Amino acid sequence: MMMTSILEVEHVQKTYKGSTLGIKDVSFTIPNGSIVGFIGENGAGKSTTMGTIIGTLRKDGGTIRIFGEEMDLNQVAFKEEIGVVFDTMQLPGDLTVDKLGNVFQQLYKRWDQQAFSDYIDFFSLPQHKKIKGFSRGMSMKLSVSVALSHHARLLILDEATAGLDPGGRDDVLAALREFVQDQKRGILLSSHITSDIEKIADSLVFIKGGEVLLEVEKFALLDHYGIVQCAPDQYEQLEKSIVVAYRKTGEGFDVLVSNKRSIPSSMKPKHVSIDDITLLLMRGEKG
Ligand SMILES: Nc1ncnc2c1ncn2[C@@H]1O[C@H](COP(=O)(O)OP(=O)(O)OP(=O)(O)O)[C@@H](O)[C@H]1O
Repeated sequence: MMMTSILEVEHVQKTYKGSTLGIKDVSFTIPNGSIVGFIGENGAGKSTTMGTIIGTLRKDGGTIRIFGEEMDLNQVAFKEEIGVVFDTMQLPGDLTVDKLGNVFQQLYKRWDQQAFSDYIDFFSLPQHKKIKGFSRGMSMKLSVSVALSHHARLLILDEATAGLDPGGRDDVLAALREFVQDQKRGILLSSHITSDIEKIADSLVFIKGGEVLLEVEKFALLDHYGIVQCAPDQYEQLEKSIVVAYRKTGEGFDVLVSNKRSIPSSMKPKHVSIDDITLLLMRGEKG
């Protein structure tokens, strides 16, 4: 059977002990060879979702299929095939990069020392400096190098470009793009830097209050979606099936529509960026 998805998340829920929060209903897919941008405000549920995928958190409900199979955390093979970068990642501080390779060689059956050395060169990281002396951006690049060097098929990156300078962000994005080139791998990337997501993602998943609001291919979002500013009577003329979200303004409504070509000609859609859409989805009401 031809496998078309690297990851399928279906109706996943997680409640933290003693709290009603966490995630309520999260579903989305990472198709082969694609990068999915995960967008949501602080506390929306991105890290919780990622924790249930990599198995650091136990989900309370729903299904997660990785490479077509239901995830079984007891299978070490799954762990080998998932590369992870979290912004609070701890690497052994007393080691230098050249020693770190030996450690990961023991940890990962498919550790690729050559690939790791190439990434260290590519990111211009020092070989002989103790890791605890690395800046935040350098540590991030090192974590990305590790995640890319054990032949994982799925990468989970939580804020992996945070703290990097623009050149460093571009280098990380280039390395990620190359990683999915063979169409057999996939990446889930959360970031508050929407310009990074706009540059690199093939599709986007928007999450708010622990629920997925919208899962959409980037080209469709930029080509077909639009934001229209309309007076209350114009709002009534809109076909409700294309209203994704709306927000009341002083004079009427800002409305995110899924097909800007099917709005009445008296209304002109604004040219939209992912930032505009994110703001309307996060701060507005669901259509
Ligand atoms: N360890 C925890 N115990 C209790 N509640 C938690 C815990 N971790 C997260 N939460 C709650 O779960 C919800 C989702 O949080 P999560 O960390 O997944 O959000 P996020 O989208 O990753 O946010 P950010 O952008 O700030 O990283 C929030 O309401 C948060 O308060």
